[in-house]
Amino acid sequence: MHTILVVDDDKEICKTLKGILGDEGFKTHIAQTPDEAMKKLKSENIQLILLDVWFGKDSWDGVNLLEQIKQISPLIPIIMISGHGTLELAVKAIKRGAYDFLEKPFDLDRLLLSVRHGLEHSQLHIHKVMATNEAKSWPFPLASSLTRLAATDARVLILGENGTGKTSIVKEMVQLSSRKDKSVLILEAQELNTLGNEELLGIERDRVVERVGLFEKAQGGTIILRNVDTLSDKLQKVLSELWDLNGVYRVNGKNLVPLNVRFLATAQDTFLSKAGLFFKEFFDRITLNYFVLKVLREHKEDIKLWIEYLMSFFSLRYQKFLKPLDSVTLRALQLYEWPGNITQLSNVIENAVIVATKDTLIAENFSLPVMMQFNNSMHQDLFSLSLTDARCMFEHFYISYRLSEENGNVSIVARKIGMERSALHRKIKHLNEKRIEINQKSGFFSSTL
Ligand SMILES: Nc1ncnc2c1ncn2[C@@H]1O[C@H](COP(=O)(O)OP(=O)(O)OP(=O)(O)O)[C@@H](O)[C@H]1O
Repeated sequence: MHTILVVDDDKEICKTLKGILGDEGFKTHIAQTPDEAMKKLKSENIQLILLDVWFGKDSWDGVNLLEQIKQISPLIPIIMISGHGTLELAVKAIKRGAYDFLEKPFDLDRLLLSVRHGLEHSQLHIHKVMATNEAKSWPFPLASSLTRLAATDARVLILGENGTGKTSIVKEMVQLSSRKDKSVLILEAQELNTLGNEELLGIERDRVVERVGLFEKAQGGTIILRNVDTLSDKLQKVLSELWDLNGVYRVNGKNLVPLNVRFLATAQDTFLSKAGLFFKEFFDRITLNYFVLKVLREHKEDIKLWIEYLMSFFSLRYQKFLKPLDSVTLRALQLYEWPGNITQLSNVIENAVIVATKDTLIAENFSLPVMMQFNNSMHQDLFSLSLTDARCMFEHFYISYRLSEENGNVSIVARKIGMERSALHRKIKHLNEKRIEINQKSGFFSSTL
């Protein structure tokens, strides 16, 4: 059920719209003041807003509110409601990003059409921005070899350390295959190990199928086997046989049931060096086409892309409008080793977005180890500079860090670091000028204080 917010200071209009939309199966909330509207936006999962252009008095009108809403929820379609003589305002609103406008008195069909189109539009838009986020598939183009393999029915094994995105890649491969609209079963090896033949292969009694097996349930589609390096000997044998036969014999079954299922799998990167520990037929078949994912610390250039992507992903999820990271914080995150790979990066960014109280993510929004690591890297970079420049950059970093701890409040920082407020202002001005100079000279990174 879609949820709509009606924002109008006229109680009667709100009631009428709530009634009409309710009859059409929409859940409707009402707000009669800007404050109420903003609160509802934060507390409810609003998917579309109907907003009166001539809303409120004094400095507030619908266009002001539209701008506020667009700041925190840029993707929610807003349909402006314009009364007599407010058409000009409605046009202004469209220019500022309103989706549509409706004139009072309402034409019922036109109202419902606009609402439905608005909702469809937002779905499309969200889909485009988030790609297949909800399914957690890969947000970037796949390597060409993987794209080529994706389109075939070949078994493919994706190897990598924990959290490198193996499952996301495999899901993306499904999306690129002709089976994308068919069933996809994601099976965890350790869970498979606990299942008996009846559950895996199905069972017949007197030629009647009593139970369909797990593998058969994916008929026509894809099975993703996660962590095949933990499959038991029994399962390795079951799978090898299934791949040989291209089908299964149900328990008590006399006839082979042909299986049209594509298998994709993931495993730790150490799997390849452990061939001797696995059933040969299984190992050879599963490693026929494999691809090893790099750990994040070995392709640091991708960290920026991931951060940008994850920030927009979580900003959408938590409905926060955040500015891009400043270069110091970004650099700190790029210098970190990310032992937990994308899983860790994703957790750190999600947490930072959740705790952010302003529109900018600052150092203190990130978990401490990341920033501690930054200190060490900072030292290394400083050694490439002259003593004067290094001192200057250290002061720059130090003040930038202290300011970020105090949300940019110069007076508090001055008190805490034992300086006069005006002296600190002068210092910041000086450091900002020096920073540009040093930056040009040595390519040293930093951002304006
Ligand atoms: N497209 C995406 N959008 C948002 N987050 C993502 C996306 N892809 C991956 N992640 C994050 O990265 C994590 C790791 O991805 P994934 O599960 O694909 O890696 P894995 O290598 O299979 O992990 P594991 O070691 O647990 O098997 C996910 O749990 C998720 O938090």
